[in-house]
Amino acid sequence: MSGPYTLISFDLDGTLVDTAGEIAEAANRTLAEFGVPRQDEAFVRGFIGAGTRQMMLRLMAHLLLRDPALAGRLRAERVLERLEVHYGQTVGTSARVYAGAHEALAGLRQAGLRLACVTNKEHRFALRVLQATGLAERLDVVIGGDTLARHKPDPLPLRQVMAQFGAEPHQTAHVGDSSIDVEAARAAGVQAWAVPWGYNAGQPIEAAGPHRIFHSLPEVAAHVLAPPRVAQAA
Ligand SMILES: O=C(O)COP(=O)(O)O
Ligand SMILES: [Mg+2]
Repeated sequence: MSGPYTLISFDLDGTLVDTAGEIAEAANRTLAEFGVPRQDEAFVRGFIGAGTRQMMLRLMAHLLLRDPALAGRLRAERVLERLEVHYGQTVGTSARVYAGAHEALAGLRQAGLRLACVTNKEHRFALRVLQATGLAERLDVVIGGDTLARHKPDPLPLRQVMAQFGAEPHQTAHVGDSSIDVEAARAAGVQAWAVPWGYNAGQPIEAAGPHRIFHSLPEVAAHVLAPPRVAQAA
């Protein structure tokens, strides 16, 4: 049985904050320097999930498949260097907090729960998004994709946060938008909760097999804070 919960971990991109616009903008400013035309945000969005560098490498791989002639221009190392510069300029500038995120986190914190952000975004960029949106102060810890030796879907980041706050797996849930989150949560033995409004490489999140799907973040808080149901005597 799971609960009562003491620790809730949240994914960042596609779960707490819509960051696809500013990630796509950084990718497009980078591509422009290499003479590659702008790509739609919806196309770039499908590559978000394993960190910003991975997003760019996956995007490049698709562009090269489409047009192998680009191989002479798109050198991975140089592209990633330029992405670092451009994302440094766009990160946190147009990120939008999903409806109800502030209220949900505030309610959970007020009830005494520990709150973590476990993201695959590089730590320095994750902090910029969280600070720009005012979410940083609502969280007890932020683990980025480059904070530890391994990142989601490996269970290490979730295990690290659980150890930090003395939470057992049955007292912990991780809320995310992608199969990477579901896999990490299941590998850590915690509740794998999902939201359907994120990225997940364009696939419906149901297919990832989460324990539960929530249709708003306040719904997550309400579920966590609901009084335990007393079993009816027969
Ligand atoms: O930045 C990414 O690619 C993924 O970040 P997330 O783990 O917060 O979804
Ligand atoms: Mg995500």
